[in-house]
Amino acid sequence: MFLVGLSGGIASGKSTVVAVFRELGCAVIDADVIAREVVQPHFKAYQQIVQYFGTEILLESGEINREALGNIIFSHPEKRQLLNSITHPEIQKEMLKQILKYFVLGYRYVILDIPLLFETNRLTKFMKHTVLVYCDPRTQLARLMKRNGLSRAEAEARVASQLPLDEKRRLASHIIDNSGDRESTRRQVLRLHARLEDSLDYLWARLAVGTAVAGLGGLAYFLLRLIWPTSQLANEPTSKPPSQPTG
Ligand SMILES: CC(C)(COP(=O)(O)OP(=O)(O)OC[C@H]1O[C@@H](n2cnc3c(N)ncnc32)[C@H](O)[C@@H]1O)[C@@H](O)C(=O)NCCC(=O)NCCS
Ligand SMILES: Nc1ncnc2c1ncn2[C@@H]1O[C@H](COP(=O)(O)OP(=O)(O)OP(=O)(O)O)[C@@H](O)[C@H]1O
Repeated sequence: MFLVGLSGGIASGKSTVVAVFRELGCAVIDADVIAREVVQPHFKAYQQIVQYFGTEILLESGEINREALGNIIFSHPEKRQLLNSITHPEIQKEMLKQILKYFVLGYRYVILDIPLLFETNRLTKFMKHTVLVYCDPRTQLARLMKRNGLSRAEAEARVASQLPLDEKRRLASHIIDNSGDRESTRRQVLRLHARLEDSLDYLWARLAVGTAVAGLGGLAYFLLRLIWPTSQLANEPTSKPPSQPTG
């Protein structure tokens, strides 16, 4: 199995693209969904967020008020860093668990939808391919304002909290341009999926795991042979059996 890191900018169309991959039966791990789970009240990250940001960012139900927290972190870079340092380790742990699950299930590749993939660039080294969901800056701003009901200034602050899409373009191995209509995006996803399906990259991981398992098995057998005599390993009695009465 190999990993495909998918990223983009805020409202550039990651969810739209991922929906097509899901329709095709692909395994997808969504960092935004996990980010919502790890800040539920009984999780460690929740306690830390309340400790640092105060109870003003809570709804009456006790859950985090995402709009209020978003307003704070998108206009204060140091508070954004703080929130990232609380949530990212928890998000990454959960992603790892899901990767293992898909590996055991035998998927050829898994798509990791990570909005800050290129910002947190140490993650890219684990990806066999990286996909950027691009959208021209004017369309991105218009879609963000419309979807989230934001003013131009608020939307610009959110876009500015991430690396510019033109910079991310240079870092990605594949680009899906979502500036046009949904049909054009869909066609690009179908083409990319066909390329990933045809790729033999997944064989390397299977070969590596197979070799590791065989190597560990061989080592375990060698150690057992050292500890126990061969006769015990073969389940043979080591002492002489009592002689049978004759006559
Ligand atoms: C700030 C929060 C509460 C806003 O919640 P909200 O429901 O309004 O937005 P949602 O989670 O759906 O995120 C929408 C988009 O905002 C952008 N975004 C989210 N967090 C960040 C961040 N820390 N820095 C830059 N962009 C971000 C991403 O493009 C993301 O796709 C939430 O995004 C959050 O908890 N962020 C910190 C965790 C994180 O980094 N998530 C991104 C995935 S790793
Ligand atoms: N090709 C398209 N044509 C018209 N509208 C689109 C297109 N692609 C996406 N949209 C709309 O733009 C908005 C952003 O798209 P989407 O939610 O897929 O982006 P995203 O990158 O997942 O956003 P975020 O990560 O910020 O949640 C949505 O309201 C979506 O319906």
